[in-house]
Amino acid sequence: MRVDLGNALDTVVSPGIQRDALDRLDERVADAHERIETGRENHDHGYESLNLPETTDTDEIQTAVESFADAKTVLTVGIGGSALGAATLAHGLESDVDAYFLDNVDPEHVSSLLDNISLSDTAVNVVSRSGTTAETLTNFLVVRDAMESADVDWTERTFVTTGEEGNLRNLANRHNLPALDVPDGVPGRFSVLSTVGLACAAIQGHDIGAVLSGARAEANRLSGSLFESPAYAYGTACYALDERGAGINAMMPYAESLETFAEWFAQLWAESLGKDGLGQTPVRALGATDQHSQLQLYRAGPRDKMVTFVRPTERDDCAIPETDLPGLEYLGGQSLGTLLDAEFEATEASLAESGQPSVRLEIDRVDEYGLGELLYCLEASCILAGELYSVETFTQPAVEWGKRAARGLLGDGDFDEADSVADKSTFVIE
Ligand SMILES: O=P(O)(O)OC[C@H]1O[C@H](O)[C@H](O)[C@@H](O)[C@@H]1O
Repeated sequence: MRVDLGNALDTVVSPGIQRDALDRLDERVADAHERIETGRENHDHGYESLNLPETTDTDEIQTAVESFADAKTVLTVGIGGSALGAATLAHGLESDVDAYFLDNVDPEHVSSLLDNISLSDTAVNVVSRSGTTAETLTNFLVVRDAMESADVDWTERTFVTTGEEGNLRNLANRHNLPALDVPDGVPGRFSVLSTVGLACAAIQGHDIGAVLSGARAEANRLSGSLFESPAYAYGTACYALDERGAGINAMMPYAESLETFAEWFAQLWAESLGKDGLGQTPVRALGATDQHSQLQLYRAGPRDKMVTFVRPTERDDCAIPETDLPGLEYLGGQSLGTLLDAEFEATEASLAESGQPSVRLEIDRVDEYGLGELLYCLEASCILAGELYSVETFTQPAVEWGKRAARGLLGDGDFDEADSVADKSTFVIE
């Protein structure tokens, strides 16, 4: 995988990074790399995520899902880091087995999904590291009830992925459900390369070993210099651009299949780096679609953002038929891929021409290997950026504040956070 920083340099854009600033930052990258490597060696919380390409046992995952070989659908019940990684792989790769995700408790959505899938042909994966997340457990109760109503033995169609303890682990033990462990030291948003992200892919028939091979290739490129490591180059560029005023990072893949990847990135970046008044705001965009909406702002709006382009250099293509329709002759005989590439090059150039920074990430293809590279690269970029910001990359106290407030409101104990809801000020206009 390749990272091109050409359109992030101050000779091209503003804000931009001076070439010698990168040299200075490289000394900090060397120190950060050492801390990261020490964290990996000691299996410290969070840093352990970067060991997953070596530690994840694909046989264990295949064994846990083997009784679902007949599934026509896989339904993942989880939220945040317990759903987005699996969803990124499912939406990135084609399969005959449909994948759905219940990662919200919108009653209309939940009911409509359950009404429209054949539960007797579905494998249900309930995923929660803590085993206590209210949205996940309530959704599971609703799914279980729907299975019972449809005369489906839910214990035959359900497996869980969870930590050593918690409600979900108890449920698995009580009903003898197949259970996969969430590895220690791996926060949800860094867990795509573990049991959490790969079980759904395994049921869909994807080559999860190839995902890990791609990740391993990126792991092998981590070094004490950003000039030798695409992951560190990207993490450093984001940090440096943010320091210079690009506080927004618009993730814009040029592949429909990577739309969910941008969602995964948003969680990774926001939850890991948004601390102590620091952190870039991740925004989701999709090329070429959002060229026709957000691009106006990206080119002509405030100089407070960078765009991250992700482009596969190879893809299956689709020919554009020859046409004699006046004005459209130039398109006939080309291909949709050629058009998409031209749109990409044009957008990248349009930002550079107006002085707005961007970074280009390239993988060869959106396949198992390419996704493994991309996901690992961005996790390592994020961890490196966290070191440069000096924030606690692997905690999420602000998210937990909201979780406690909600539990208090729902009567699951006394939580001070719930009192703040009553203190809310209002200024309503009708
Ligand atoms: O896996 P769970 O324990 O159910 O947690 C699911 C999600 O919950 C919280 O919102 C955390 O901030 C996320 O990082 C986590 O991925």
